[in-house]
Amino acid sequence: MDVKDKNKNSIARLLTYAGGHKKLTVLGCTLSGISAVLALAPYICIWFVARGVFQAMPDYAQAQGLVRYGWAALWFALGSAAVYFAALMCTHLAAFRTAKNMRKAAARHLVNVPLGYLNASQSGKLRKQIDDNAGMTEQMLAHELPDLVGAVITPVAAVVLLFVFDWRMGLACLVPMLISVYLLTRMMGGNNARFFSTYQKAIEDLSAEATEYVRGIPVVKVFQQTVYSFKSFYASIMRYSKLATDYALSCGKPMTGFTTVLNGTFLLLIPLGMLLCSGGGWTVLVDLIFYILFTPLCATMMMRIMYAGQATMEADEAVRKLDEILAVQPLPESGRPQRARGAEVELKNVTFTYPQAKAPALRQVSFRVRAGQTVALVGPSGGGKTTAASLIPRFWDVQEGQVLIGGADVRELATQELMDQVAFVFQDTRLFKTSLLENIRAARPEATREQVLEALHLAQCDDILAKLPQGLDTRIGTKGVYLSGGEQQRVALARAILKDAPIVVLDEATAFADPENELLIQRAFETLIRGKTVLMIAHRLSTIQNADEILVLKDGAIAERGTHRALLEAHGLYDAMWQDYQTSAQWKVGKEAAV
Ligand SMILES: Nc1ncnc2c1ncn2[C@@H]1O[C@H](COP(=O)(O)OP(=O)(O)OP(=O)(O)O)[C@@H](O)[C@H]1O
Repeated sequence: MDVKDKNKNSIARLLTYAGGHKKLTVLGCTLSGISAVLALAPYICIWFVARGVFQAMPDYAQAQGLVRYGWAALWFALGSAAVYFAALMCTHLAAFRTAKNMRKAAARHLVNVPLGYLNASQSGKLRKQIDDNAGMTEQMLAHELPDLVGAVITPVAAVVLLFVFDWRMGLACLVPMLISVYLLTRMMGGNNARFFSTYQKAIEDLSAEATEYVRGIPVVKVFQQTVYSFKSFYASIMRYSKLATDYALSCGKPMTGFTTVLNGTFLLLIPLGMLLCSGGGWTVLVDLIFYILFTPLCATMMMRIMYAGQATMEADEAVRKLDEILAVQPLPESGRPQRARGAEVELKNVTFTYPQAKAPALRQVSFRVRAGQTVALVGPSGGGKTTAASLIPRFWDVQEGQVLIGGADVRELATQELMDQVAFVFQDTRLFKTSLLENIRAARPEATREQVLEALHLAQCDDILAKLPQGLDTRIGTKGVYLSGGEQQRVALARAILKDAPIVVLDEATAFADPENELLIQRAFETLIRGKTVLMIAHRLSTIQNADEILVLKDGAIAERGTHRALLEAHGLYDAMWQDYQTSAQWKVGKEAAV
């Protein structure tokens, strides 16, 4: 669905996701309306019974058609229940399909949004946004919407019956209903209409803070910072609590009025009935019996309208959340895609600012990695290394300048072509909860088992394979099968080796690795980059001494560039980093020797 449909109300927007099942929803609502009308019939039958009894009074045996009306009341009640059941069947079927379509629309859209967006948004938040909201609409379409139709029919019928029986008593029923509608709009309108979105946001914050708190417990314990870490979690609990209390208080008076007025109809009806009976005889009494029976039904229907109103607010919020995802612009695809001629990578006068960031992360950056060469990116944290590397597989599009692969702008390459050209290995390796085989095959689905085994071997993963109970077919991440950070890195390298793309972009991170793993990862790196065009983010300067060029990125710009030797001779930033690195390496060796 298009975001341009935004102005439609939430139910109409939801129904655009229903596709062919929209008719089923309409049918369900119509049946629910019919069921509401049928549900009124037994009351009319009872009125006929009462009239028959009073007419025959005192010789009740003479009463006409009592049994017939009794049966008719029963059949109408059963018919109403059966039609309502059919209505719910229709709306449930349509609701499940609609929720499925909403999830599909979001998932389909996410495939086309910039990869950087997926990286930046927490996957948990996105899942909640898609899944919970689709679930919320299920309840709305399956139950509340058909009930709403039924609930609206009843007051309309009440207005009709007002004229059919006794208009004075009808009015006594109708006035409380009108007052309750007024109180309902007060509860659901104004600030309270905005409450739901604020309330949802407060719940999301609370859940994010709780997760953050639980995740931080080990660090907190080590540094004895319990009070500080609890502070922001506590603040979010208090925010939520204040919001919920304010809402409850603001609804207090109208809600009390709503319930009192609805249940207090008898206060009007019975004295009025008595008054009218004294002058009108038994026919007025029959009408009074009808209205006494009919009044609780009106109250139930008004309550249903209230719940449906609440569900509509939820549906509004669900549609708004989905819109947020659909509003993320997909990366434009070129209508006439070009092909990369060769494996050279070039950044030409690139300036890039992250969405919503104030300052650019890269400013006028230019460099070239010739086919088969290795270029290393080094520099202080926040200098722009990851940003520069992520522009090559088009995680984001640049605002100024160009990123070229084999002479073609990455924006002009078909996505498939770009993905075939580049393999990237970043620090936060993601392994799926599936077999090791499928995890590696994600890089090349048509690869044979032998090719996967070969890639694992080249990525120094033989020891990992040996310890897994079902070898290649072992599911990762379940039933105690967990891989350490260093092991996960090697599996990610096996993936990249299997992909065998001519360009490799990698973040040489060994942060998770113990010395043994570090050595294995280093060997796997060497296999991966042999004969490839490589852009490498280097954290340990020892690994890049032989790079064809080293770029020192600082504050989003290239501060220095050259070979290892030339940069040392220049005695600049790189030289200082190298001296620091040497000192820390010696300190580490010294410490190890002392143990
Ligand atoms: N998703 C993002 N949204 C907004 N700003 C970002 C995003 N990612 C990075 N930045 C900012 O862009 C700048 C460059 O960050 P980048 O991660 O590229 O640096 P880096 O040199 O790779 O750092 P490190 O060595 O710590 O990984 C930093 O100021 C950072 O705060």
